[in-house]
Amino acid sequence: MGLDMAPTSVDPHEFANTQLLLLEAEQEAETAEAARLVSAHSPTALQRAGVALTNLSVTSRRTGLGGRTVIELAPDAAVTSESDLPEHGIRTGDIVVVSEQAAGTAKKREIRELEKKGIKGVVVKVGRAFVSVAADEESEKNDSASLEGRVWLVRLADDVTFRRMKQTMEKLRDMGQYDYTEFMKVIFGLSTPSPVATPQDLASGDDFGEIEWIDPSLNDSQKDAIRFALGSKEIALIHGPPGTGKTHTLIELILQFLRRGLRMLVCGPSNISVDNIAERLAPHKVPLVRLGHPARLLPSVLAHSLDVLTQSSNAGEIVRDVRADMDQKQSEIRKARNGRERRAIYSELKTLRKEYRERERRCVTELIQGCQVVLATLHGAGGNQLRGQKFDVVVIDEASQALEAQCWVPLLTANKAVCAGDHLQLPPTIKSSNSKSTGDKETTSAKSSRAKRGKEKPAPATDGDQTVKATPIKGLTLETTLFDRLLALHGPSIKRMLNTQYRMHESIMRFPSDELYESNLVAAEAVKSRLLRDLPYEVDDNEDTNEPVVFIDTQGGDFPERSEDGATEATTKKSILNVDSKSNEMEAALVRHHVKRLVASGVHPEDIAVVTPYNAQLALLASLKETFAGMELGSVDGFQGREKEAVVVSLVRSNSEGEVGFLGEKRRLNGICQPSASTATGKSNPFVSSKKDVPGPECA
Ligand SMILES: Nc1ncnc2c1ncn2[C@@H]1O[C@H](COP(=O)(O)OP(=O)(O)OP(=O)(O)O)[C@@H](O)[C@H]1O
Repeated sequence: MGLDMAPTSVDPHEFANTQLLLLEAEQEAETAEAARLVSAHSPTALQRAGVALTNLSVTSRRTGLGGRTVIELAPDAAVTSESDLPEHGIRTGDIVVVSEQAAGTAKKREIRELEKKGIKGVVVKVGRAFVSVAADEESEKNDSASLEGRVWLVRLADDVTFRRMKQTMEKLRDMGQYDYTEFMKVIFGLSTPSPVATPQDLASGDDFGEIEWIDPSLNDSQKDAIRFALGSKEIALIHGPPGTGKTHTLIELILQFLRRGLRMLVCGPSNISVDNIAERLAPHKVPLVRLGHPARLLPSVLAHSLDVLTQSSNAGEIVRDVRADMDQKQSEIRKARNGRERRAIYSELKTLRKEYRERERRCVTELIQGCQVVLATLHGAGGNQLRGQKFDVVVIDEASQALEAQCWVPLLTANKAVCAGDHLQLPPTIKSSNSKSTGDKETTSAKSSRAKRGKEKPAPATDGDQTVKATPIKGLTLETTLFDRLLALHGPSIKRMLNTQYRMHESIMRFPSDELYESNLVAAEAVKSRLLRDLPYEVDDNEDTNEPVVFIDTQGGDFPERSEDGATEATTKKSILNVDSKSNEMEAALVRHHVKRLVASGVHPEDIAVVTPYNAQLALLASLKETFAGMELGSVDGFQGREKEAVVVSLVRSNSEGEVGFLGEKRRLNGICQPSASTATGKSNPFVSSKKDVPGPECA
């Protein structure tokens, strides 16, 4: 776990400064990685790797949401007769740069050059034959009409999240001690949490009164967690191991808060985590609004998105008029006869865009003000739309999957927070090695960029007028999540654990329960003895379907692991070109064989997932998806939190030294175990016992 600091209080100013240093180093590492990739490979190679699209041309320009210019790109008819795009990995929501494609696709480019000249933006739509990009405000100054000929598009590192985290940490750093709220003092250990209102308090007409459950099927641990979260004054942690109904519990909690007239900001680290809640709240007819780029939202949540609500409101009508004018101007750009005419149109567009934004802002503020539940990603909560908005409670789902600096984006204005998560599953991926542990070391790069910023305010007084020197907090790393830190600071009394899991056969659950949850997990009746042969469709009863877990031991030298490029083990995301990863060909053959047997026994391919910790192994197994349409293939880190009836795990590692590398991390093994894992292949490792003695199938 990323926490080796003493469980003592933390000075908020020092905390913010440490986070700034760590974030700086992390962002540098991410940007360098993206830049390295672009400068080391030709556009064609990048396209093959799924991170670029070449030979495109601009087919239209229009005004999109937020008054931004949206350009549509399609295969360039002058170069290719294909009307469809080639296979690619560009997705809606990706940050990309579109730039002129000079002759010679084999030539490597410098990313800085591309960003300077091209149009940077967000992919808003991807079709079979086109991709649309909404230009960033900053890029609007670059003349998109100059992208006349052949263009290409390349994916960039996402810097919005970093910007929001850094802004938040700068705000925290610049606060004086008199600005600290009681909530902040508790979170930093400068005060202890206030006593939690007991059920007796609640029943005696105090704050909440007797709880009338909206969902009567909640189990005791879920009810207990809700009572605790309602009664806590500053902070409540809900610890939800895999499949224990963490989100289920949060839905009831949000509804209970609503009954008490409280206004909430509900956040999660990813769009999917937020949409998951929005989707499950919507049937309760809750007045909710989901912030965020519509291109990144689930279709089922779109109706609640701020953009859609804005357009359907009365105020939205006036906004639409201005937009029509802007579209008109956009279409005139192409017809402009010379640069002077074009510049004149751009200048008119600029004025219209300003008016559009002003009207849209008013409309948005009114709409948000009228909603009791506002949902956004953690970094989305740092957008302008929430400026000046007040909430009674901030609820964060999957808090242990987020960097603490990210949680502070909504928390900075909170008076009370409820965080749900599981600190015993994998934390977010960190790329910079120094961000994992700073101690009192400071990197040269972080130092120099700090010097460049050169405008750090003097530290606020903490004791009389004595100032605090900005030294990084020893032991505080980016991997130290808010969950970890709060538990170390205040102990288990600030959390409640959900103990009944609705996902796995009892035998599968045994390993994570004993190794990570002090044997406290219980399997719900409905799943505790379910086997693949019990699936609600015809499945043969054989040794592959009547055992909850089959463990295939590959010891003996016939299944050697292989390092790609002879390099070291993959950290989770060095994925794109499969550099530095590991694979095991014989094991891949075994996996294929086993999937075939499962399907032959009647298990539907869409009920099967194959997961592996190594990207190179994923590549080896890719053909499985073609053979068995509907079967899922994923990395352990990517699959965490999902569920399937049958999961085949390919552990890959097999060497005479007994090295298991990053599989030695218990939380990663927890990720492997949590789906209804049915088969693991690989050499025995310390956490999974050998041959066929482990657990079995699964739940709905
Ligand atoms: N009290 C309950 N009674 C019956 N089923 C429940 C109960 N609570 C949760 N479940 C079921 O358990 C499953 C997991 O619930 P949910 O998705 O809320 O879990 P989670 O803990 O958020 O999952 P994850 O591990 O993905 O974080 C769902 O199918 C849900 O319907």
